[in-house]
Amino acid sequence: MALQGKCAVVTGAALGIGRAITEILMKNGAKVALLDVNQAAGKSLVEVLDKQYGRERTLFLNCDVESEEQIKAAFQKTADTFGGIDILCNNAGILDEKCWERAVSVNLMGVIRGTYLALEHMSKLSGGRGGVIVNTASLAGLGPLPSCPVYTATKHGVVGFTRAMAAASTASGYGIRFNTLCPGFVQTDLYTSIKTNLGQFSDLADATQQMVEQLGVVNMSDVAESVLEMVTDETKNGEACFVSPKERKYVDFPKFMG
Ligand SMILES: NC(=O)C1=CN([C@@H]2O[C@H](COP(=O)(O)OP(=O)(O)OC[C@H]3O[C@@H](n4cnc5c(N)ncnc54)[C@H](O)[C@@H]3O)[C@@H](O)[C@H]2O)C=CC1
Ligand SMILES: CCCCCC(=O)/C=C/C=C\C=C\C=C\[C@@H](O)[C@@H](O)CCCC(=O)O
Repeated sequence: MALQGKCAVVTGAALGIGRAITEILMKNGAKVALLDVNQAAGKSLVEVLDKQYGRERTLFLNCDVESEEQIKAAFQKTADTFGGIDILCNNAGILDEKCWERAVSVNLMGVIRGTYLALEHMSKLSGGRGGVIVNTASLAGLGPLPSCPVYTATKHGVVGFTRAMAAASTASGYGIRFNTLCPGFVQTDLYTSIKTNLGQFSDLADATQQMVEQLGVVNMSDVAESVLEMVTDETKNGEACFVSPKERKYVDFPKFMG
């Protein structure tokens, strides 16, 4: 299997897209450390996965990506348990236009924090064996969602940060590929709670619903398959994969130099 012997870390792994990422990585042979703040959901998922794949393939760690200390400890525990880290999926994210500082802290700062701590384990410049990091942004990382400007900002930040890290890795020789996942609407708890989290932009809830009707809802399996491709295809570095109900395509970003 493509990921036999590989060790992965997935944040926000207990539910939704993170669960789908975890499952497809395990289906393809990887061991997975599931990091999440939802202990009940995380432990319940691990029970299911242990029955399917055996007890030595998973590790659930209660970890808040807003905490440097907790991520650092979780990565170390993963490396100690599985013998290293080859794959990181910075997936944890929230929608909250009311407590927008928390959205920035989780969605953008959490991705940066996880990436930088993973470098200590994965980069060939620090004795690591290289690997791949896939950061979960959104279609809102490629174009604005008027009903959630801060969420949009965090996702644009994730796209830009990830592309810059891909270029830095190539230039400096980290031996790590960096790619971004940009799905449209996906049926998850976050999606279900959109209307309650728009704050001062709640008047735009109907307009957002119209976007859902225009764009449609993406199949979770298509989201997971796009992550698997960005993890396994060694040619993919600095890519942003747009996933809609109709298609999966890599964004052709404008070039401004040369
Ligand atoms: N559902 C959608 O329509 C789309 C979601 N996304 C992104 O996908 C990612 C996953 O979202 P969903 O699966 O939809 O959400 P979800 O709410 O279903 O699952 C998110 C998971 O992350 C965990 N989490 C939240 N804050 C955390 C923190 N501080 N530390 C650790 N874990 C934390 C939650 O406990 C939960 O298990 C997010 O980054 C989201 O922005 C992107 C595009 C579309
Ligand atoms: C409303 C919060 C949703 C939170 C979950 C999530 O991330 C969902 C994102 C789904 C769709 C995002 C669409 C963004 C569209 C913009 O790019 C818009 O400007 C597109 C304009 C149409 C075009 O073809 O350019």
